[in-house]
Amino acid sequence: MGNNFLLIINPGSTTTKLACFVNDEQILSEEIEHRSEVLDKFTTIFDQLDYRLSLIEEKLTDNNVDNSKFTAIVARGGNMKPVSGGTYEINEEMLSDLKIGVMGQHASNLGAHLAKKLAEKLDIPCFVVDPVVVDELAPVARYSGTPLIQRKSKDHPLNQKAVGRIDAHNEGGTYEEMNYIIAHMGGGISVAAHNHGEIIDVNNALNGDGPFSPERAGGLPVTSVIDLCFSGDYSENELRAVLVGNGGLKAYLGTTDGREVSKLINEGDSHAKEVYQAMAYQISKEIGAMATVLKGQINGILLTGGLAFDDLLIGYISEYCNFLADIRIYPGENEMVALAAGVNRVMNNEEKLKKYSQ
Ligand SMILES: Nc1ncnc2c1ncn2[C@@H]1O[C@H](COP(=O)(O)OP(=O)(O)O)[C@@H](O)[C@H]1O
Ligand SMILES: CCCC(=O)OP(=O)(O)O
Repeated sequence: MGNNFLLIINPGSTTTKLACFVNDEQILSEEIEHRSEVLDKFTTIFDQLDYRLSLIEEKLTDNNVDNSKFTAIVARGGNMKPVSGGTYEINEEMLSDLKIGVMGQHASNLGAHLAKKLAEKLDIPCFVVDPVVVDELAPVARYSGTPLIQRKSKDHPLNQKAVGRIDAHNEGGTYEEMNYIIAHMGGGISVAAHNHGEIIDVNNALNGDGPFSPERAGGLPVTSVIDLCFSGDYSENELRAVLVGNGGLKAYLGTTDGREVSKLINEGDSHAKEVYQAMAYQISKEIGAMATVLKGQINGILLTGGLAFDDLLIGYISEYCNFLADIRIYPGENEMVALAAGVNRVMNNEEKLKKYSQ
């Protein structure tokens, strides 16, 4: 069997990450950071497509990558219709659903489009793995309180499950044997209850649910939101940006960068400290909620994502949560490895490729 030479593309709200793999060996890893002032210039997420594409092509050129060697391109999957976990070939229906944003707008919607544009030039196949809309919610978790609104799963399943697998391995078991609370803390924050390998509840990280994050407001008092909607002071787009893009740390402190906030705190900024503590407090409350979802049967609380690099934030959360279960830290994310692994399983005939169509 020949080698799989894979280009992996992962657009997030604050970064575009790319990597090259030969089979399961990573040979290149690059992270392009997007400052919010730059992304703010684009009216829609989709308007960022050519900008992010040119940055990816530039990085490949800078690293002397011979693109003609790639055998497949793999991207983080976005807000298409809810699906079961697995690897999906990118097709026209998926591209169209992602462009419309049938389940919402998010940088991950660009992944399949970026992959397709590059794959077409090279005449190679392209895929997504475990997109953000993988849905394993328990029936009771779908209730919102009104039949008009159903709770939906939208989070970081790729990294959450990868971290669950790594921790289970470290603990001498399998992911499917464990119950975990996993908090992915990046530009968006999701806190999930993993019950024997299934995400049975999670805050919808993109649609006004759960803790506030570097760029999102999280759950808000809903009647106050209705008041804002009908105040006449804001357009629909302005209000959407209050929730996602310009909420959370960005709204309170003018930055989405956890490192900048930590620096402000270390320089003695008491307002920055209170805001950061408030974010930790909301993350901790969500962890507490997921502890009840798992009825207290918890093999570990796993903290991951870019913000998990920050000892200050980890310290605040640990103070609230360490009475619940052991807390273990997996800083950054394992999404690139998980994306490569998903496609390798399919290419090596260990798993069936899934077709996106509904
Ligand atoms: N060492 C660090 N200390 C504090 N925050 C960090 C650190 N490294 C990254 N971050 C923060 O993590 C967030 C990005 O996390 P990441 O998981 O890469 O998110 P995304 O995929 O949403 O872009 C940003 O707020 C970034 O500033
Ligand atoms: C759609 C939810 C996933 C998410 O919030 O990802 P980022 O943290 O990368 O923005």
